[in-house]
Amino acid sequence: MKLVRRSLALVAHDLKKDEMVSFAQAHRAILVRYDLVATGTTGGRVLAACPELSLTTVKSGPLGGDQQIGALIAEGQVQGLFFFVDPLSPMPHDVDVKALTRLALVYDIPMALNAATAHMIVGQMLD
Ligand SMILES: O=C(CO)COP(=O)(O)O
Repeated sequence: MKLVRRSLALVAHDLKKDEMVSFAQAHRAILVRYDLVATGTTGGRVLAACPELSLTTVKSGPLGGDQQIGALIAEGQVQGLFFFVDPLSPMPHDVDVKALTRLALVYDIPMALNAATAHMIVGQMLD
């Protein structure tokens, strides 16, 4: 039997990246059991803080990374989305942000849009 590890996506807007790094550090013992995919800058920050994680990066969000992660969700390759959204800054790629969250809804995967929700979800991932 082939065991396929489940995959989670990590994405954070610039003003939320420190929160994402703190989140990954706090839950590294759980996250290490998953294959992680992250947008470029977010992934670089998380890997620098938690080098033991199995983390692949795609392009930076504004350069198509959000769409790449959306495609992975549509293909059933990502089973959870942790997307720390900055609600106070205008984004040049706002349509990509909306498309990514929409696909997480379409495919009904767990989605945390802020740190508080992310901590609650990870708290349910202890088994
Ligand atoms: O812009 C983003 C999400 O919309 C995140 O992209 P980066 O992780 O490359 O900054």
